[in-house]
Amino acid sequence: MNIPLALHTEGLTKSFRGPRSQTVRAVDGVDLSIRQGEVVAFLGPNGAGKTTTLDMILGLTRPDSGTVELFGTTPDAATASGRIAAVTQTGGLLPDFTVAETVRIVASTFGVRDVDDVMDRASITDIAGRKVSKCSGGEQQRLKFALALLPDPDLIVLDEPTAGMDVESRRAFWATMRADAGQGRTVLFATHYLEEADDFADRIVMIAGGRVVADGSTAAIRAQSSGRVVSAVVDPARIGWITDNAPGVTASEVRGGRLHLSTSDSDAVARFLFTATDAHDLEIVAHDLEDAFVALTAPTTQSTPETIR
Ligand SMILES: Nc1ncnc2c1ncn2[C@@H]1O[C@H](COP(=O)(O)OP(=O)(O)OP(=O)(O)O)[C@@H](O)[C@H]1O
Repeated sequence: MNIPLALHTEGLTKSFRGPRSQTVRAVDGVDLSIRQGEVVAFLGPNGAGKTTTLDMILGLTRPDSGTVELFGTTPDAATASGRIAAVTQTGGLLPDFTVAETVRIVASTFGVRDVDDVMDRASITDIAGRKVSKCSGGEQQRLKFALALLPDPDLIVLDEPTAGMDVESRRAFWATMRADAGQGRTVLFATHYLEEADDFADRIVMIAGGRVVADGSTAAIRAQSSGRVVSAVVDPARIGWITDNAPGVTASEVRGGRLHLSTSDSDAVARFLFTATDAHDLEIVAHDLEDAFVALTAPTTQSTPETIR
């Protein structure tokens, strides 16, 4: 694949001093490469290290070790040239300005004159005259999103962009993002909502305990992490023989008149059922993403990430 990289990190590491003076390793050797045009969800539970990683990518925090390259340059240079913009979790808005004033002020620093389109795309036209201090958390997130769109960045980084939004706003937000990403913008967003990652991203990078624990398409992660279940209608008298002889079966169950076989190699099990038995009405299903998320982000001694392609 010859699409150039938007982002490349190597060995990113960052520790903090915890409340009892202990060292908290927030990010522990994160390697990440994102190609231009990819929409990537950075998914992990609370405290996984998402914000700390994104802050280093944006140049807001310096790593203890490791490197960040954005479009072949440094985070500071990429930000200064407007190639990267972000919606972060905290700070950045002045409470006494209105929404429209805020957009205009920031627009002027980028030499942008027409702010109506951006305000429309971020769905803040209706609240243009409202003071920032009177905006809800979700409205402030939409305003930050508008500000991030102003430089027309090649990469947009969103740290839990829909935090504080109601369902309707959340839907509107992702509709806007989808439209934008469809025009070739690279998007990296942090979330702990599985549905957001599943619905919106091309690729999911799962992080837990400061490490990347899985990296691949949503479907691949679902399949790889928790295997698949092959089920079929079989001769009841042959169930014992089938479960003993089917290759790579980790669990079996008879339910609803069907034999269900859990396996990490569903092709081999399906082949066996069709060639060595009289099984029919065969179905293969992946465990759902929730299972994968729990399995992959549970505390573990695993030291290398699952690379899933
Ligand atoms: N400034 C800091 N000082 C001390 N510890 C910190 C600091 N920032 C982050 N941490 C710790 O580093 C770890 C990772 O935090 P981080 O905010 O990166 O996680 P996160 O995945 O973004 O979590 P959330 O989903 O809750 O926002 C946590 O244990 C957190 O308490």
